[in-house]
Amino acid sequence: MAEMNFGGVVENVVTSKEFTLDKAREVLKNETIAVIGYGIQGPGQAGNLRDNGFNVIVGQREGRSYEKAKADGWVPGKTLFSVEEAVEKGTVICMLLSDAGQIAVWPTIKKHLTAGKTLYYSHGFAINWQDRTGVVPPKDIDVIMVAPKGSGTSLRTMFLEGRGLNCSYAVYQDASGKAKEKTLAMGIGIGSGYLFETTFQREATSDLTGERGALMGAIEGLLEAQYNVLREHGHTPSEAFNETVEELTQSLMPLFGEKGMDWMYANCSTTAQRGALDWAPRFREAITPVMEWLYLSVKTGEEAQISIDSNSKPDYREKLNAELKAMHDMEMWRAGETVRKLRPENN
Ligand SMILES: NC(=O)c1ccc[n+]([C@@H]2O[C@H](COP(=O)([O-])OP(=O)(O)OC[C@H]3O[C@@H](n4cnc5c(N)ncnc54)[C@H](O)[C@@H]3O)[C@@H](O)[C@H]2O)c1
Ligand SMILES: CC(C)(O)[C@@H](O)C(=O)O
Ligand SMILES: [Mg+2]
Ligand SMILES: [Mg+2]
Repeated sequence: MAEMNFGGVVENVVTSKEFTLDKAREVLKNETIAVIGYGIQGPGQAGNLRDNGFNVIVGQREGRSYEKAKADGWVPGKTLFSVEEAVEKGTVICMLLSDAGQIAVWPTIKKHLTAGKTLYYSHGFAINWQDRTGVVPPKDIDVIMVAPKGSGTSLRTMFLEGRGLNCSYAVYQDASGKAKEKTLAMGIGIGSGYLFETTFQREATSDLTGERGALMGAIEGLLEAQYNVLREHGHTPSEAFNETVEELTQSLMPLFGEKGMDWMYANCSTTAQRGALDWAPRFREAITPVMEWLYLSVKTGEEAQISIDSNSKPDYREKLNAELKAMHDMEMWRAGETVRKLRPENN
């Protein structure tokens, strides 16, 4: 544990300096880690654990994801199994099915959660809203979480680049008395940057807020709004897209990702600084009521229910893909395809 000052608030964090990879391997040396679900987090976490020398198997139903697991070197009958077989063989069961899928499969999973096993999550959803998911683990197992704060795709690419994605961690149930060290060992094993403590409830509510808000939903809404206004006032798709997205991702976000928002501002003109400083609070005032509305909808469980109802339908994937295709086909994002092709590195 290291104490760090986060804007005046001291928090305890864990990195591989405090909790080494060797220590993580020692803690989990007698475990068979079963990664259940090979969608987005599954490949990232299973690949990083395997590369870090842990004993890992994968459980995935037949289909596209199963074929991807085979292509990634998981061997049917040796390291790749059906969901039920992998849960039976595993001692640390990593629930990396979709959140809705976890509900459907829970009766099968629960059968094999025998005393002494560990149930591991990467999102607090199933446990936090167990009144809606029906996921109530047996009392004689550990229930833990390491939640990557980013895509499983990034978890893997960053690991291969020698970097790490930050993760939160929590212990919901500690039947063994060793749940926390197993949690930290898993966090280091999947290639975390630094680990910060949370609870299943805090992670579930902040995560649903973030992905509906600043990380995905709100950013899409903001970018569309600006692009549309520019186009309605006669600006070309090229100018509207460059002024809304391309400059943001290629120039300005890397600056504020590197050294903070003031650094990005300081690297823009004084004209831009004056205007942005004047308009930021106006946008904040306009958006805060929507953010409050969002948080309430998450906290009451309404957002979780919407996700459960829609993503439990047999055609959930087709419906989501149809909406993503509609996004892809928007003029704004079609313009983006052409802009990306024109990047010097793509020619
Ligand atoms: N996507 C991310 O990068 C990300 C980031 C942080 C946390 N998480 C959490 O990690 C967990 C896994 O997320 P994901 O995005 O990798 O999942 P996903 O939506 O990609 O689904 C993973 C797998 O679950 C399987 N599945 C879905 N429904 C099923 C069902 N009814 N029966 C059997 N299998 C079923 C699918 O075949 C798929 O391969 C979730 O709890 C999620 O909230 C995901
Ligand atoms: C990658 C995200 C958005 O952080 C994750 O929470 C998810 O649900 O995919
Ligand atoms: Mg998230
Ligand atoms: Mg999420």
